[in-house]
Amino acid sequence: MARSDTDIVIDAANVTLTLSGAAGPVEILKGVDISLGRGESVAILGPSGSGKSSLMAVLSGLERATSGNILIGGNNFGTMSEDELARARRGQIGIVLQAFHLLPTMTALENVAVPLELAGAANAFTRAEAELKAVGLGHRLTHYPSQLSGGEQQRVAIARATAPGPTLLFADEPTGNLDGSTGHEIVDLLFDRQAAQGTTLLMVTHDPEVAARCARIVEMRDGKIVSDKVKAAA
Ligand SMILES: Nc1ncnc2c1ncn2[C@@H]1O[C@H](COP(=O)(O)OP(=O)(O)OP(=O)(O)O)[C@@H](O)[C@H]1O
Repeated sequence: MARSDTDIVIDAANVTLTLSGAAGPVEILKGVDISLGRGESVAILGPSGSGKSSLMAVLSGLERATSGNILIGGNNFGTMSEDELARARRGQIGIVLQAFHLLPTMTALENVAVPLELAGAANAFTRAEAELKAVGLGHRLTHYPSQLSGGEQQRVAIARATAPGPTLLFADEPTGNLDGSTGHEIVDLLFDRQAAQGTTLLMVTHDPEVAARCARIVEMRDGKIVSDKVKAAA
């Protein structure tokens, strides 16, 4: 079935990223085109240094693209200033990274609730508590990050990312700092939250088994997409 425009949540065209390195400018993304549909799960695979994290950073608005268009919910992330990007990201985009990036002086509950409150959400603490329960941490609300295991910290990071009900959930090597079985639980949880919220999930991974659980696999090499395959329905 053809996808209608309203089913597309991110449409990126001819995206480039050039950063200045010690020996001059380094072309990191060399004209990437990608569009993602509502509710899709997409894995990005590729060798180290191929530009996977950089692509995720520009698509999620963490980094400004050097050129190109990135259309998300009526905004062009490709042409916005850093401040505009930060505002546009809020509520619309959830990001989970390899390092959990929790604030050490805040409890699990505060780590989830405070960003919601800053974004102007009503009932931030009630919503944060519900989201922490949904990731299996209802019994750890008042623990600080240093009192939580790595897997528990990543669960808090997932709750923080999903609490605003984002359209897009980005995960960059979300299991990179975890042991095998904890990593599996975290991947299960990402798919669980994606299904519960109808979110589009874009995940960078080195793990072919994790990638195989996504409905679509995108492969990068040397700053470009070299393969983009949707799995046949089972
Ligand atoms: N701030 C920067 N300045 C210059 N070069 C950079 C910068 N950040 C990344 N790069 C380079 O851009 C290229 C792509 O990096 P990126 O982290 O996106 O790759 P990756 O595919 O995610 O790699 P990995 O799997 O190792 O995480 C690499 O060659 C990297 O050295």
